[in-house]
Amino acid sequence: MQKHSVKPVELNQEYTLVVNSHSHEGEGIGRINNFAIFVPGAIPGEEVKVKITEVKKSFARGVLKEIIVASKNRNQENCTLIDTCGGCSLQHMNYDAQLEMKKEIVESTLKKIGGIEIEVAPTIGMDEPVAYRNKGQFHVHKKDGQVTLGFYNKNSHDVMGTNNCSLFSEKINEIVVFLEEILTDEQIKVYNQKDKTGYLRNIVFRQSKETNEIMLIFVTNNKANKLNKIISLIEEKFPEVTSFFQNINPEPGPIILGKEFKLLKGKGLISDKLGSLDFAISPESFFQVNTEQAEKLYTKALEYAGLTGTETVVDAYCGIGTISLFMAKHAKKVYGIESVTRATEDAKFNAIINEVTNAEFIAAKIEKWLPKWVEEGNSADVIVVDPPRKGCDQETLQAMVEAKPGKIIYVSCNPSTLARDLKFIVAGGYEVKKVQPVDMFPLTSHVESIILMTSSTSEAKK
Ligand SMILES: C[S@@+](CC[C@H](N)C(=O)[O-])C[C@H]1O[C@@H](n2cnc3c(N)ncnc32)[C@H](O)[C@@H]1O
Repeated sequence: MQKHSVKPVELNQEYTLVVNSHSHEGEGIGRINNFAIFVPGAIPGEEVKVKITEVKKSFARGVLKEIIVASKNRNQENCTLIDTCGGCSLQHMNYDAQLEMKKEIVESTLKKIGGIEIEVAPTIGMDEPVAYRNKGQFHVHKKDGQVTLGFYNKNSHDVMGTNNCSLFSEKINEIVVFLEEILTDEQIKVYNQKDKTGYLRNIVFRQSKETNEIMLIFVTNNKANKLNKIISLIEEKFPEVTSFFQNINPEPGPIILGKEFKLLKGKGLISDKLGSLDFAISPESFFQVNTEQAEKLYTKALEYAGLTGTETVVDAYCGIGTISLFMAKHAKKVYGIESVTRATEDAKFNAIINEVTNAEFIAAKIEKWLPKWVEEGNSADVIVVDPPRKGCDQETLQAMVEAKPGKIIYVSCNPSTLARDLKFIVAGGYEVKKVQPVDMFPLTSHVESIILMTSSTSEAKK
C-alpha cells in the first residue's frame, strides 16, 4: 500500500467513492487519489458516500452513509440488527456473491502469502444458508433489572439482544427468550465484565441436527451451583434439552469457556450423524458448527484421499474422530491424533458405536507425536491435517514432509495460516493439486478450505 505524507482524506469528513475491490474480511475498498478507504458493508462496483472514522499512514476506514449506485449483488432483505450486530459481515450481499468472494479470498491469499497460483474451485455453498449453527455462545447481560442473552455490538463490548437470530434454529431462539424471562424473574446475579463481579457469564448451546437434542452449558464465575431451579423450569418446558452442564471460568479475559465442566443433569453427550456415521459429542470437544457443510467437507476429504483399502492414514488434529472414521472404512489403518483427552475418548467411543476396528486414537500434541513416530521408522500413505486457526507448528510441517506420504490433505478455517503452511510443504517437495473452499459460515467472511497436495518426488509413497 502506498504511503502519503499529506492524507487525501480527513477524519469525520464525507466523501464519494467507487468501490473496486474487497479486503479479506469482506469490506469494500475504494480509493481517493490512490489512497485506500475500507468501507464495511460496501460491495465492489458500488458508488457510495462514506464518513471517515479512522485515518492511518497508508489507508483510512469509513462508515457507509449512502449508496449512490447499488451493486446487483446487494441483498435487499437483511436482519433488523445489520447496523449494530458484529455477527454477519457479509449479509448485505446475496448468497452467490458471498460464495464468489470467498473463492477470491482463498485464491488471492494463497498467491500473496504462499506464492501459490492455482485455479480455486467454486465455493461449495448451502442450499438454504439459514439456521445452520449447531452451537451458540451467548453473553449474559443485565440492564435495568432485565436479563438479555446476546452478542457483542459491532464496535464495542456492549451486549445486544439477538432478536430471533436466523443463524440458529427456532427452538434455540425460543429457549433464549425463555431464559431471559426466568433469569430476570429468579434474580440470578449476572457477571459484570467491568468490575469482574457476579455469577453467570455466558450460556452455550449445542444442538444435534439429527436428533434435535440440545445441550446447555452455564458458564459461571465460581463453583457454586445456583442453577437447579432454572434447570427444572427449562426441563419442564423444553424436553429436547437433555444435558445441563456448568462450566467454571474465574478468568477475567475474553475466553468464554473455562477448563472445568460439571454435569448438573442429563445424559452428558449429544449425538449427531454425518453421512452414515454416528457421533457422540462432549461439551469440551470440537465439532464443526455447520453439520450439513461438515458432511460435504469430509466427503471431499475422502474423495481427495482416493483410498483403496490398503492405505495407512494419519488424521492429525482429529477432534472426536470425524475424518478418521470417514476414512477408516476405506483404509487399512487410521491413526487419529488429538490434544484434548476428552475428545479422544469421544473418538474411541465413536469408533465402537460405528463398529470401526482399524482406527486408533491417541491423546497427544501432534508436534510431539508425529516427529517421534516418523523417527521410529513409521510412514503413512495419506496425512490429513485440520489444525485450529493458528495453523500447524513448524515441527509438524517438518515431520510431515519427512514422512513422505503420497498425499497430504490440509483442511483449514484460516486462509492466511493455510497459505503460510502450504508454502513450507511445497518447499518440502509437494505440489498443490486441488483447492476447494466450503462455506461453513454463511453470511460471515470466514471460509473453510480443503487442499489436496501430492508428492513431486519419487521417494514418497504413491
Ligand atoms: C479445527 S478442529 C478439527 C477437528 C476435527 N478434524 C473435525 O473436523 O471435527 C482442530 C482440533 O485440533 C485439536 N488440537 C489443537 N491443537 C492441537 C495439537 N497441538 N495437537 C493435536 N490436536 C490439537 C483441537 O482440540 C481440535 O479438536
